Amino acid sequence: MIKNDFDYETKNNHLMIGGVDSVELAHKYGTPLVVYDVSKIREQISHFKSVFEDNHVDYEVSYASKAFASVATYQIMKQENCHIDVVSGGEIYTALKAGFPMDKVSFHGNNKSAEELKMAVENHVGVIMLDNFHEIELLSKILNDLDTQTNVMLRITPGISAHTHEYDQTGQVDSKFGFDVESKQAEKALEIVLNNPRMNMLGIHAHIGSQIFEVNGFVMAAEKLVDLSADWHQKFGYQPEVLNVGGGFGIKYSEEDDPIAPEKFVDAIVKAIKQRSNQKGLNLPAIWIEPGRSIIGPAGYNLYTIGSRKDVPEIKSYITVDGGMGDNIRPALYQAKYEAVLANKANDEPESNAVRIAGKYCESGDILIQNINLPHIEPGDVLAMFATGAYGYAMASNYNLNLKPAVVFVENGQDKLVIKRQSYEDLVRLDLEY
Ligand SMILES: Cc1ncc(COP(=O)(O)O)c(C=O)c1O
Ligand SMILES: N[C@@H](CCCC[NH3+])C(=O)O
Repeated sequence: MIKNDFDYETKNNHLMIGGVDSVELAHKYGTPLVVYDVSKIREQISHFKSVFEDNHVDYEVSYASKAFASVATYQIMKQENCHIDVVSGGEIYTALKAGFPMDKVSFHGNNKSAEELKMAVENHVGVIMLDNFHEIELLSKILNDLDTQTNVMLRITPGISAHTHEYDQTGQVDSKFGFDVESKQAEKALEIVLNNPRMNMLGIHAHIGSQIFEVNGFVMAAEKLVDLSADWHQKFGYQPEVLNVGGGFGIKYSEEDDPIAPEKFVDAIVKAIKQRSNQKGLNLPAIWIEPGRSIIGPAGYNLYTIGSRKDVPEIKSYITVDGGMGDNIRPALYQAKYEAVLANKANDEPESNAVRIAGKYCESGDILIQNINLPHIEPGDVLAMFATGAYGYAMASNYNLNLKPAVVFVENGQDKLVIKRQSYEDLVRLDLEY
């Protein structure tokens, strides 16, 4: 029986994830627990790839690993023959540990340190996404010192304000990311790069933001990239081999969200680039996308055990779980909404009174779900939140010195622990006596 907008399977009144009983997972590994249904990750990647193949264009699907980076995630991306986007030395290190091929890595960031750039160059990352003039200088020095070369792309801000949470907008002129096109910063950066024989200018990149539902912004940004290519072709005889249109395709978190399938955004982008390149008489470039959330988000579930309850007479009932803002900061940070079920009572009828799901952290703002109708709740019940796979564990913290949860991958009815739960010993491992 389906009680919310997520299609989910049940067996013996329990929520099933990837053919595995979620209540058994909660008992086996403890809670809070993050569970990924790996088949969903693979399916989404394959949907993206089909769009490019149906449109007969060269492409790469580059997973934006900030959404959830781990050795196991990078290994899946390797199996799926994807590229990855990394944004720190830590993500490069983890990808190396996973045996991920470095030539399929794009290195992003608006303040990459000299150490990080050196690490990227020494490990032969596929392309460095240049974001600002300071970084061009740093990279140029590192390439001279190491007497080597690298591929680069310029990240530009196309001047497009996406309709999403302010913290998730990145393509507008007033942004900390990338080179501005209007004021000719991007053009100046291009000239510097073209005059540097150690930098191979592979293409242009734009990412307008995250959790976007409208196709228009993406199409406009894509057209802007082609227009810029035409301009640069005319002025400098330079034509990008690659246009990287970023990620940002919105997913469903709650009944308020009604996004189109992520691959439909890509289809619109690809068609826009084909048409505009044709109009401008340009060769069709390879098209790269960098989705994070849409690949990993819907595949993730957070499982919690229900503990205390506080009924505020005639106001509301607070039901508290054994996790909260430390494993999912999104509700507190962006007022993000989620849906959930009681995993051990998955087919039971919901009660008429809505409850509020609170976390265990010492913050009044630590509320995971403001209002939800659940079946009769008892301590020990398991709550499963949907679509928690992106920017959940990835933004986890040890606030209140709570432990970061374990992460389990399930596929074909099998479960596998891929990140251990932290231990108390882990919490003090870096501490020193005073
Ligand atoms: C440069 C870049 N590429 C890709 C992404 C991935 O975005 P999303 O997870 O919304 O697909 C981000 C994050 O917003 C980003 O900053
Ligand atoms: N962390 C944000 C998205 C930021 C995307 C990275 N540029 C979220 O959870 O929605």
